[in-house]
Amino acid sequence: MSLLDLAPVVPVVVVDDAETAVPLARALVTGGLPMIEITLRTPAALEAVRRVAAEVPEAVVGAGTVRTPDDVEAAVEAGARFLVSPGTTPALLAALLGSGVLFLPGAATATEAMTLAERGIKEMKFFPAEAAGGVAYLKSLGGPLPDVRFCPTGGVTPRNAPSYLALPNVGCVGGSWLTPADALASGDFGRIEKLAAEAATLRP
Ligand SMILES: O=C(O)C(=O)C[C@H](O)[C@H](O)COP(=O)(O)O
Repeated sequence: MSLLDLAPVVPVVVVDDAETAVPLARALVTGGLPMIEITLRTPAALEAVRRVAAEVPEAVVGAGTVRTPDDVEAAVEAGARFLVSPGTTPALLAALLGSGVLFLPGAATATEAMTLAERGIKEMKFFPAEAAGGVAYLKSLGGPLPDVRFCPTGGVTPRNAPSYLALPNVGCVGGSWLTPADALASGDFGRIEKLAAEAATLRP
């Protein structure tokens, strides 16, 4: 299975209250986006992963902001089916390779992408997508590295997502716009479902 081909958009979520995780994941799935990346940025994150893994089998739940081997171990133990990192260190890469689950390691330069490709990894997260150079930059990487595919994340919006998705070296994009903090705080899962439904049609 390729993580890049599961859905056009990977919702990147910051969960402050683990109670919201299950209805949130259901809203995303109902809207048409099966993947959910729960960032390990809050104390509630691992419990959120655990609940979605246990209660929403139709979702493909993963952990984001994975930075250390300890993060890898904790996320897999909680039930994460994939792991996403903002960048890649040798220690983190070793842990990801040993994790037994799918992963998208972060890369932002030709050297970083080539270093991962040397290890047989041809699918990665491009972060921070807009700040690092956006669509033009990724298009340029596609010349010398046509066999490497990316999930650009960071500054991706419904407006610029179609330009990324039109590139041959982009499989999907990631973004936090599907789960606005105020919608989560107020329990407005209908709004999240609608945002997911709009995003699900983004692939040209
Ligand atoms: O948490 C991580 O692992 C990251 O690498 C950062 C996230 O991918 C971005 O924060 C999402 O970017 P926005 O859609 O611009 O909010």
